[in-house]
Amino acid sequence: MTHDATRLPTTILGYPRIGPRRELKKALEALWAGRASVEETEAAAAELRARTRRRLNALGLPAHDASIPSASSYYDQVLDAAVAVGAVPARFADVVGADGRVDLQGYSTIARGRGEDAPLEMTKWFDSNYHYLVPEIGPDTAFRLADDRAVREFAEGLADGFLTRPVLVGPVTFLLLSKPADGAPAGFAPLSRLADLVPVYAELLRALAAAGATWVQLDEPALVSDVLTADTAAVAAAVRQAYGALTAVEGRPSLLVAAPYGDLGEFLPVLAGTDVEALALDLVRGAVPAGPVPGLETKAVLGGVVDGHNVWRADLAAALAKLEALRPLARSVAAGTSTSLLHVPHDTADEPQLPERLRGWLAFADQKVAEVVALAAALEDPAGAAGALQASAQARRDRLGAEGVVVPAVRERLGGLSAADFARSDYAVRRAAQDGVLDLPPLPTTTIGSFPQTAEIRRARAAWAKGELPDDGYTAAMRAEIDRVIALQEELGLDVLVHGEPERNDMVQYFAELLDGFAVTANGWVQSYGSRCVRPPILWGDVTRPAPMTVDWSTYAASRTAKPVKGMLTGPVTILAWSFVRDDQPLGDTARQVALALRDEIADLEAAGIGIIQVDEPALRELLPLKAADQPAYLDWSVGSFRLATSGAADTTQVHTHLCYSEFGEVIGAIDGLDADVTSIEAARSRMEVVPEIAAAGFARGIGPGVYDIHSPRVPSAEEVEELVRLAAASIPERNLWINPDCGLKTRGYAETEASLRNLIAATRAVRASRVQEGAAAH
Ligand code: MET
Ligand SMILES: [Zn+2]
Repeated sequence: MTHDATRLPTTILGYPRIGPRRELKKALEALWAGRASVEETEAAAAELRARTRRRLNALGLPAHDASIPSASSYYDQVLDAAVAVGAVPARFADVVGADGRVDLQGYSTIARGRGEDAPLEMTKWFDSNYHYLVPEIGPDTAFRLADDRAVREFAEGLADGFLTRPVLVGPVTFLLLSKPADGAPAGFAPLSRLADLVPVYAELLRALAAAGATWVQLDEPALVSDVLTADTAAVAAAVRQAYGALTAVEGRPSLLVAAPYGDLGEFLPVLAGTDVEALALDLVRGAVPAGPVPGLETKAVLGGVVDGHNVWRADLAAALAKLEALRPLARSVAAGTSTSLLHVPHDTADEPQLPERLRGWLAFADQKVAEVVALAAALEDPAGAAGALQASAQARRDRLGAEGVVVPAVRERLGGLSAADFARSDYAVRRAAQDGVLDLPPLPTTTIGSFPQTAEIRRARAAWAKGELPDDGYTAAMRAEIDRVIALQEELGLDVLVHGEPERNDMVQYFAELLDGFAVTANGWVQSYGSRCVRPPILWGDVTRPAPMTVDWSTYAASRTAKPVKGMLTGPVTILAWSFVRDDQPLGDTARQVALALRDEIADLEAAGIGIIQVDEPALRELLPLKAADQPAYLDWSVGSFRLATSGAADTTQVHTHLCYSEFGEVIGAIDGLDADVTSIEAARSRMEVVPEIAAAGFARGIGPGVYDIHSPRVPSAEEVEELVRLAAASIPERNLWINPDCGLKTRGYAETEASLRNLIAATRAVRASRVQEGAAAH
């Protein structure tokens, strides 16, 4: 087939990389555990790539026109780009081989760290639950083409009979997502290195062309976020500079610049004004331009009309209408996905246990490829595609009309809410009431909820789920673990205890399994970061709570101690963020339904005598819209749903919340708006960086900045913890300061957890003692 740069092939922006049965995860973890060699791991990954090519071809993407993306990664695409351009931080300089290359072991070391050498920082990729590694760029980073994996994998495809389309993170996004390397001068912006970086991309394009690539996709999602592109003029200049230089490369492949996750806004004319051949627009989050855009009429445009981010079957007629609306504005139009399909599981056929009717409403990655192929056919011949369009409309109608999607009682309850349902008494009143019933020492100590998940409890849970362990055996196993966790906390001397969450495989899935309106998958794994995968539940209908979900575990724990036991719930925003959520109503409405179920749970916990209840919202920041203009509305419904969940609590009930994943700066106002009595946050890794900010913002309720970094097995010494406590105490009045770890302990082992908590208690006692002395001296 001859290459035509004026027309894009039908395509998807990317495909799940971890494998239908998490083959890549297994291969990587075998390498890291020393059970497999680099060669064996690479062979397993190559086999998965070959399977993916065949699968996509079987689903209708042609083998010879660059339809099939070559977009694999051993860990993360941003790390791949960093390694490709030689941006290896100085602390890992030794992983670069004598030949200038970084092998899979070295690559893994940069991703995962080594002893005292911290890995690259990990942070959320746009508004998804995928995490990328943050490159570190300084004035002296020596860019060079250090890794040609993209070329090798393209050649591998070609040898296998497939002409694929290499996918790379684009140079502007790469620098906008990077952070200044240690030692960079104040005010240094990685974007200032663009002129040095672009020649490396140019060299890579030449190498890909030499290998036979016809199209190359450069992903520039940073351009849809006005948080990352605050300095519009500078970023626009960077886009012109980068793509001016790359399009001037002689003999290069045709370039497709993709802008997933939102609307390009003012960057659309900027990109349209460059000489790239094609643009991919996200028409799920973004819109078809209202009128002609100068330059766009010269481009082949991929209309991203199939949602790469959610699992519902597309409305093909509506999608086709968008593509038709785009036609007069572009040189040619092809059908595609809005984002990579990395965010959805592989195949609904892997979920035979789901009710057949529900399965018919869903489109996972493979179904989405088929939708894109159907749309491409419809663009050619609308009449011939009528059947597919009708089937998609029918599936949607079936979903919207199905029992459980609209539950009148839920709608009535929501309709009857008033402002009073979102507000508690003044904090001063609550504080006095709580101080009256809770006899807590100064600087109270607590944990965030989970304790280490031993192999034993995982086995018990799995056996129970398979029906191999009867209910009473399961309850006994969980209770035995609760006994152990309570006894340990008493022995350590913690003040507010937890039951340890042994019954939870996952803090969202646990609730999804117990609430009506949710379904859970068996194989619906989605990459979260590196080899880590999650299985997001599917929220398909109105949410109700058939029975209490946590009361038995919490009351059992409380019966084993005289100290207060904290009830433990996951908040509405986090439940939404970590699920696939229905798309037929505003997220705020769905969040309020979840909130009402939690509100009932809190009432039941209170009635059972639980006086402290924590509602975790670690994902509050994650759903923050990428456009500043959309943020107030989001914060309004997200904060509102938390308040709806918690404001039924009595004044004497102490409501805690917990947030992690840092970057609180943008949401401090919202954290305050949650109006929790006590808020624990992640702070140890940044050495309390955020604490003065929070204090300065006027936050005047209980706060527990984490003093123990639970992300590594390292045991902090009592002195270290004491230093952090004193740092926190410098900005937070003692009466409001709580002492706790950064997050739950479920990923840790018991030995390091015990030792760390012992040091945390010792540090707290030391600070308490010295403050008593200071107080006495002052009088
Ligand atoms: C990611 S936040 C986790 C909070 C939860 N309560 C836990 O301790 O595991
Ligand atoms: Zn956490």
